[in-house]
Amino acid sequence: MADLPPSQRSLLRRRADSFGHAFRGVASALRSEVHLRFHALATVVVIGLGFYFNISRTEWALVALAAGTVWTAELANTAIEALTDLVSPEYHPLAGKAKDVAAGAVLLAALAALVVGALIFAPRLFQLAIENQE
Ligand SMILES: Nc1ncnc2c1ncn2[C@@H]1O[C@H](COP(=O)(O)OP(=O)(O)OP(=O)(O)O)[C@@H](O)[C@H]1O
Repeated sequence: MADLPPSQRSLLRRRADSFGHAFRGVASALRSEVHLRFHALATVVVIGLGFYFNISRTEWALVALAAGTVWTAELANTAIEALTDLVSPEYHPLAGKAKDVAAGAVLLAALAALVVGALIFAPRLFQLAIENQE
């Protein structure tokens, strides 16, 4: 990095800082939000199931999209909750609306992920249960 021109060096530095802030945001949300820790656990379980059932590349892509969408919605919800509490610690209908809509985004993402998970894993788990019974 030392032989880079100053303008490019500061650009790289800013990019590295941005990644640092983003990771700090995820870590801080993980510490404060129980829901997010549940998503982390669910993500680990789903990845384990994916390897166990040797799912296809397309199925991995769907699982990654579904899990990523839930994480994104949950992190955005956490950010909106924090900002709402800062701007409107007192009761206000708009503050309530902001929080309800953000929570709605999480709900829809989680439902979509549930559908993806059920379509990919339910038939395999069902088959496994039948085989274990025989
Ligand atoms: N300042 C406020 N003004 C009006 N309504 C609010 C306000 N704060 C919270 N609410 C209402 O209470 C609900 C719950 O808010 P809260 O901040 O407790 O979030 P939460 O759903 O418990 O989220 P989490 O469990 O993820 O922290 C909101 O969805 C909203 O309907």
